[in-house]
Amino acid sequence: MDQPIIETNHLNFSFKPGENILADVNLSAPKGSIYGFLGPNGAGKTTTLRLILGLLREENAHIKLFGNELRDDRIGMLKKIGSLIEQPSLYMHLTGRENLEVFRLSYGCPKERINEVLAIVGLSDAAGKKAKAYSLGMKQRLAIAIALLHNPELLILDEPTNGLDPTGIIEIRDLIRKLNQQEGKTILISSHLLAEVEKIATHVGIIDHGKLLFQGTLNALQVLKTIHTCAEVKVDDTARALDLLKHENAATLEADDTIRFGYISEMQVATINEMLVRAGIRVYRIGVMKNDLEDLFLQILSEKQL
Ligand SMILES: Nc1ncnc2c1ncn2[C@@H]1O[C@H](COP(=O)(O)OP(=O)(O)OP(=O)(O)O)[C@@H](O)[C@H]1O
Repeated sequence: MDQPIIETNHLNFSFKPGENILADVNLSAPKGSIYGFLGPNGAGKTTTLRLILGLLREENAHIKLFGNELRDDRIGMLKKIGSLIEQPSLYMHLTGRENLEVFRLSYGCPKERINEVLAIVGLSDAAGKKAKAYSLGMKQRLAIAIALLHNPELLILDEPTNGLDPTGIIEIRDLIRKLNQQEGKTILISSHLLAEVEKIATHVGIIDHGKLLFQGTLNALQVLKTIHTCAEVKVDDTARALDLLKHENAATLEADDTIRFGYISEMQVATINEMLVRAGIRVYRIGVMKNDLEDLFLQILSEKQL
């Protein structure tokens, strides 16, 4: 799985002079992976994806797809990529099948492929309905079916669950897994939701302000998260507890009388609990708090600066 299918080499980009939309981005998505490209709004995800797809040009960009420089054979490479960037462009007055037929003709794919992709995305039964009658999730699946028509090796999906209801999100998530596991597609999916990426990605890249802050396997990200959790403690004698714990990772007192710890390990949480109990301090509540994306960014940033 290690051979990268997408590789950007010190990718920089700006729309106007003096701006730094992307700075030194070395993205590497291995073959066979579901690469979750995670970052808040405006972080530079879509810009990166557009550069990878050659929809935006950058003279000095070194982008390798399938092991070769994009600029050497852009058309040849695009034939191996299916993409969904921003809103899907569907013909609402046509049925699902007719929409596929329009794109099939322009892609020059065999007719049988329409039934195949309808089955893959679970729209065989709804193929005769007009696209305007589809739910958002169905429209998104139809758009993915179009992206699959030419049987690409690589799928690039920009925020594919955006705006969907919970059922639609689950359907798209299941479809992405299926495409990866049963159809062998490498998939790059962008998202601003850490929880969403954690549910499906095998590899993760985190981007913020145009910089790739983290890149690695999902496991590596999860290890980082568990090593660095926040904890909160509520006790009967806050002053004594603070004194006892003053050497434990910058314990701070919050307005509601809870004691908060910075990034500590789960083992340290157990140790703190033991110390309090041994000192006869009653522990009303001790909890490990999950990192949200913003916390995680701050944490990764502060580690980079060490
Ligand atoms: N065509 C454009 N011209 C000028 N600036 C742009 C253009 N497109 C994007 N930007 C700017 O580039 C930055 C990165 O935008 P980008 O769309 O890549 O972010 P993103 O991570 O995909 O976020 P979102 O999910 O909000 O689209 C933002 O500051 C955005 O305002």
